[in-house]
Order: sequence, then structure tokens, then C-alpha cells
Amino acid sequence: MNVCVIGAGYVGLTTAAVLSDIGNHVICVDLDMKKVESLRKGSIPIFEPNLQEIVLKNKQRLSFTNDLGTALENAEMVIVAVGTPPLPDGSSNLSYLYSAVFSMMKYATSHKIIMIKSTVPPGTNEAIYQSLIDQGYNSNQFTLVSNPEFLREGSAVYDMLHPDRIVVGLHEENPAIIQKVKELYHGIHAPFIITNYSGAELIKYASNAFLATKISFINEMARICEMFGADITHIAEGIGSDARIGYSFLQAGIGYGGSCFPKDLQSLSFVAKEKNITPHILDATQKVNDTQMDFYVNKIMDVFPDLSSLKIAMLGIAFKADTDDIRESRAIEFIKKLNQLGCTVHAYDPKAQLPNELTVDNQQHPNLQDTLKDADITIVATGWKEFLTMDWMQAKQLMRGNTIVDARNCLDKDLLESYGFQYIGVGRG
Ligand SMILES: NC(=O)c1ccc[n+]([C@@H]2O[C@H](COP(=O)([O-])OP(=O)(O)OC[C@H]3O[C@@H](n4cnc5c(N)ncnc54)[C@H](O)[C@@H]3O)[C@@H](O)[C@H]2O)c1
Ligand SMILES: O=c1ccn([C@@H]2O[C@H](COP(=O)(O)OP(=O)(O)O[C@H]3O[C@H](CO)[C@@H](O)[C@H](O)[C@H]3O)[C@@H](O)[C@H]2O)c(=O)[nH]1
Repeated sequence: MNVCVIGAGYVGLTTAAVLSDIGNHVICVDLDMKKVESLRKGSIPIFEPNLQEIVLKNKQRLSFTNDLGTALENAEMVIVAVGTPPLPDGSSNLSYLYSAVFSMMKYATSHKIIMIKSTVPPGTNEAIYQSLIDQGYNSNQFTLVSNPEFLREGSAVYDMLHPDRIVVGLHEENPAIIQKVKELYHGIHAPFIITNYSGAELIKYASNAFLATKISFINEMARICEMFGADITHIAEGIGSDARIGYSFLQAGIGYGGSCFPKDLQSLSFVAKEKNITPHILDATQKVNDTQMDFYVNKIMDVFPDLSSLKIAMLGIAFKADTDDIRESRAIEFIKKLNQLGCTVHAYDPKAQLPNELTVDNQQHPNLQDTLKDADITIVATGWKEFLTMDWMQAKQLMRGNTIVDARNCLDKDLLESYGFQYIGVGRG
């Protein structure tokens, strides 16, 4: 199928690459000329495992442009994957989405299936549909489909090739369009869930809210574990072995970050309140997440009441392992908090960069050795494999102090203690 993807961010680029890999002809369009130029040269502006390879492998069927008109010429389907970032009041900024849909319709000279992949609050697809009708467009010119995306950064390509489900939200029953969506995803095996627009929108929000709630739940349990000398990793294993609960998203730590969970919980909470529903669970999930960092800071300050003269090494800047994305990174929040307490942080990440505003008070190093040298405290804030498998005995020799803060509960506590480290995790007995 001939497809146009609007937006070459994490989702748009992965969508374009994977759809071309399964046989579609894809033109990906972005307003950012620098991004488009770099993509045309085969250089991927983000770090995402396997993405570069799949883009290069499919260059016969995949191209990049900033010219929407050209991108639309032969496209039967237009996939919109632009950002829907949060506004200060917690609601979603839908201006990029509206702008993409309406400018696209101005250029369209034939019927287009418009597929909204961006994450949007319930009611958005219906509102876009009505706006298009109000502007004089009719069903001969467009069919609007909601198709939320569930990929995770760090495994985006794999997730899109092996989804748990493909959700399709429609304005009304439309077997011909469902057939087209199946054709688009030909070769990808997953159950289809067909629903209306708000059903599809809410499946996306509810998934993220449920996963975030699991994280806040285990973080709250970790706080309780501390009071009773229990180890939260044992609790996670014990409850996770119940198939009704499952093991995933039960890793306690400094809480969830990234460009999705914080924004999507705020947005769902916002629309619920607009409809006079008090979102008790969503609010509690966010409250635990917002206070989890303080829990760690207080634990560190119990041992070091004055942090100001200490050298702190921070391993991890990205919001999670296997990505260079720093949006809503808890590691960055941690650095900011430590700066407020008078500390200078020495940071290292295999892929992510400190934002400019943090490079004044802190220093990023190109390797582990330089970061750890003479550190009084080492904090592991992102669970990169490099940190899980590093030589901690050597780290001990490089450091001045002997304190490890495991902000992701991802290290071997017993091993570190056997090396003479003082281990600070959360809920580790
Ligand atoms: N990042 C994820 O892991 C993920 C996963 C699932 C869903 N989502 C959702 O997908 C959407 C996109 O997220 P992202 O992380 O890929 O965003 P992003 O910020 O990385 O990329 C958005 C891209 O859209 C481009 N853009 C904006 N307006 C445009 C227009 N009118 N025409 C062409 N290009 C335009 C921007 O230049 C940018 O390159 C969001 O709604 C997000 O919530 C994200
Ligand atoms: O047990 C866990 C699992 C995750 N996290 C943290 O939670 C955040 C989000 O992690 P993850 O869900 O793996 O990353 P995302 O790439 O943000 O993916 C989420 O958000 C996407 C955007 O909506 C969805 O598509 C995905 O399905 C959903 O998992 C990160 O800060 C993780 O460190 C924990 O603290 N404990």
C-alpha cells in the first residue's frame, strides 16, 4: 500500500520503517528540515535499537520529505504520528495534530484514510471528524481511523513487529476500512480489537495508566517493606508469580518517567475531572510517583546530612535504558534535586546527553572511569546493561567513598555488600 506518515519522531519513524519493511511504500514527512536532511543521508536522529538498520535496508520503499503535497500524491493512507505534549494545566496540546490533519486535507486530491496514531484524549477523533465535516469535507474525501500505538522506546521496532493487539477505532462499522488496515499490517500477527473512537482512545490511556499504577503500587509497597525488613524484590517475585498479577512493571525505584506515562496520566486525569469524575486511582498513582524521589533523597541524607561537599557520580541520564530520550527523565530530576542541595553531579550515559541548562552546575563524562573517579556516592538512575554488568570491584577502587544508591533496584545488593559497599536501594530489607 502507498502510505504517508506525518511526523518523523520516535513513533512516526518507527512506523514508517516497519511498514516499509513489511512491503508498503512509505513517504515520511516532517516539518523539521534538519531531521529530514539527516534521514535522507541515512542518519537516524535518535538512538533506537535496530531502527537505523531497518531504515537503510528498506530505502527502496522508504523516503523522507518536508513537502506534504508530494508526500500525499500517491498515498492511500495517511498516518498521523505528531506529538501531543502536555500543557501546563495537564491537558494535551492537540495543535500539532489539528494542524497536520487540516493542512493534509488541503493538499489531498483523492480519498484518504486518515489514521491517528498519536495518543489523544477521549473525544478527540470524534471532534476532528466533526471539524472536517463542518469545514465541508465529506466521506468521499476521507475516512478517519483511530489506531493508537503501544510501542516502548528501546524496543520500538520489535514492539511494532510483534504487537499484543492492534486497536482500531471507527466512526461507524466499516468492513472495507478494517480490510485496508489489515492489508497495511500484512505479515504482523496480532488480534484486532475493533471499537469506536473513544474506545480506542481509552484503551491506550487505560493501558498506560494501569502500567503506571503497577509501578506506583510496587513503589508504595517498597516503602512499607522498609518498615518491616522485607525485600521488595521478593514481594515482586511472590506476587508476580500469580498469573493474574504477572511479573512485569513491578520494579521499584525512583518512579516512572518518559514522554508518555506522566503526560498521559495527567491528561486522563484532566478529562475525567472535566466530566466531574474524581480520578482517585490516577491521582494516587501520580502522587506516589511525585514523592518517590524524596524518599531516596531522605535515605541518602540520613547517611550524609550535608551533601554539599561531596562528589556524586550519576550513572544514567536517559529516562530508561536503551534510549537517548531524556523527556521527563527521573535521572534528570534527581540531578536537579541534588543541585538544589548544593551538589555538583558527574554524569555518564551510554547514549543520552545532559540538557544544556544542567551543564553549568554539572559535568558529563565520556566513560565510566572518569565519572567514578573520587566519587563519594554513586547513584545508578537508569538500568543500562553496562551498569548491571560493570566491574564493581574496579569501581570501588576508583571511588573515594563506598556508597551505592540503586535508584532502579537493578543491582546485586549481596554482591555489592560483599565488596564492602554500603548499598542504598528502596525496600531492600
Ligand atoms: N514515544 C513513544 O514511545 C510513544 C509510544 C506510543 C505513542 N506515542 C504517542 O505518539 C505521538 C508522537 O510521539 P513521539 O514520541 O514520536 O513524538 P516526537 O516529538 O518524537 O515526534 C513528533 C514529530 O512530529 C513532527 N511534526 C509536528 N507537527 C508536524 C506537522 N504538522 N507535519 C509534519 N511533522 C510534524 C515534529 O517535528 C517531530 O519530529 C504522541 O502522541 C505520543 O504520545 C509515543
Ligand atoms: O517495573 C518498572 C517498569 C518501568 N519503570 C519506569 O517506567 C517508565 C516507562 O517505562 P516503559 O513503559 O518501559 O517505557 P515507554 O517507552 O515510556 O513506554 C510506555 O509508554 C508508551 C507511550 O505511550 C507506550 O506505548 C508503552 O506501551 C508504555 O510501556 C520508565 O521511566 C521506566 O524506568 C519502572 O520504574 N518500573
